[in-house]
Order: sequence, then structure tokens, then C-alpha cells
Amino acid sequence: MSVTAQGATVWLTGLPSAGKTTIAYELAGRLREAGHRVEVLDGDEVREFLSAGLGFSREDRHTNVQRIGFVAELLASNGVKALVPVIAPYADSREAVRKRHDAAGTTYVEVHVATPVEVCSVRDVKGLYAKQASGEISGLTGVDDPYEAPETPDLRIESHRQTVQESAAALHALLTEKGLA
Ligand SMILES: Nc1ncnc2c1ncn2[C@@H]1O[C@H](COP(=O)(O)OS(=O)(=O)O)[C@@H](OP(=O)(O)O)[C@H]1O
Ligand SMILES: Nc1ncnc2c1ncn2[C@@H]1O[C@H](COP(=O)(O)OP(=O)(O)O)[C@@H](O)[C@H]1O
Repeated sequence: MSVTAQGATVWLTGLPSAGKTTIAYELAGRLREAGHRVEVLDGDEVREFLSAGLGFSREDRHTNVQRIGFVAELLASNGVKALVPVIAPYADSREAVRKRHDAAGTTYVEVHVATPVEVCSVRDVKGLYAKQASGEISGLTGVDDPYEAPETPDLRIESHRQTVQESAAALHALLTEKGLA
């Protein structure tokens, strides 16, 4: 099978504003240019439709992550590179997604976008850290809600030490190494 025809799920986990979405879209562009079929399953978009009505409790986050994992595996098993920039804060939720892929013989790559909360809260792309600080919201991942960092991700990206292009290139290089790009 050609590298462009082989599907895989690439899950980018990390805190809000870590850089998951930015890196996913930068990688998507590079892969499409090379002829790959790519879908980005963005957490915000999925929550509008597939996960409409779910909140941010442990249970709802788990359900959200399992739904996204289900769709990603379907896409990946049909030749698509499914890029998933979704927080997925709980190790057991991520493990269940990996197991679903393993059981189906579908490639699963875990990337930890490991930007420290101090940097994420300054970036604060959606203003969530400010809202948490002012008491407008609570249960923000990494601040007053858990984030269980992956212990052995396939790649750890330190986005606070790199440009977006460097981060995407590092991930692209990993996919090339694995025979996926
Ligand atoms: N309380 C709380 N905690 C964390 N994130 C929050 C919260 N409320 C809203 N948001 C915004 O929701 C975006 C999508 O979340 P996800 O579906 O990726 O989260 S999860 O995996 O179900 O935990 C997520 O998007 P990103 O910023 O792209 O990570 C947040 O901006
Ligand atoms: N190396 C990098 N990788 C990804 N994003 C970066 C990097 N350096 C700076 N940034 C910036 O950090 C922000 C990350 O936002 P976003 O991708 O929406 O995060 P997330 O999807 O994790 O919530 C963007 O404004 C992006 O330009």
C-alpha cells in the first residue's frame, strides 16, 4: 500500500491553547499537498454536532473522547489521516481509544502538545483562563480540573520552544519515520 493510501489516527492531546489545533491544521496542509486524504476532527466542531449537549464533567469528556475515537478509527481504517486536536484529559479515555484502534489493526499515534499551563494561560486564545481567573467559569483543564499527561507518547512537542512550522515538521518527520508520510 502506498504511504498516501494508508490511514492513521494522530491524536494531539494537551491543555487549552497548547497549540493542538494550530499544529493539526499546519500538518493537514502539508499532508494534503503530498496527496494524502486528511480530516481534522476539531473538538469545538465535534461538540456542536456529534457531541452536542455534552459538558465538561469527567463522564461527558470520556463520552466525547470515545465518540471522536470511534469516528477517527472509521476514517483511518478507510485510508484517511484523521488528525484529532482534542484535550482528552484522562489517561483511561485515551487508552480505550488506543485499544479500539489496536483491536481493528488501525495505526494510532499519540502526540502530547506539552505546553506548560503558564504559557497556555498567557496565550489564552479563547479567553478561558481569564474567565476561570475571574470566577466566570470553573473546571478548566489544567487549572481547576485534571489533566493526566501521557507518560509515553509517540512524540512530545514543546510548542513554547518552537515555531508552529518547527512543531508541524517534527510531527511530519515522525509520520515519515513510521512509513505514514
Ligand atoms: N472547562 C473547560 N475545560 C477545557 N476546555 C474547555 C472548557 N470549557 C470550554 N472549553 C473549550 O472546549 C474545547 C473543546 O474541548 P475538547 O472536546 O477538546 O475537550 S475534552 O477532550 O472533551 O476534555 C477546548 O478547545 P481547545 O482550547 O482547542 O483545547 C476549550 O476551548
Ligand atoms: N510551536 C507552536 N505550535 C502551535 N501553536 C503555537 C506554537 N507557537 C505559538 N503558538 C500559538 O499558540 C496558539 C495555540 O492555539 P490553538 O492551536 O488554538 O491551541 P489549542 O487547540 O491547543 O487550544 C496559537 O495562537 C498559535 O499561533
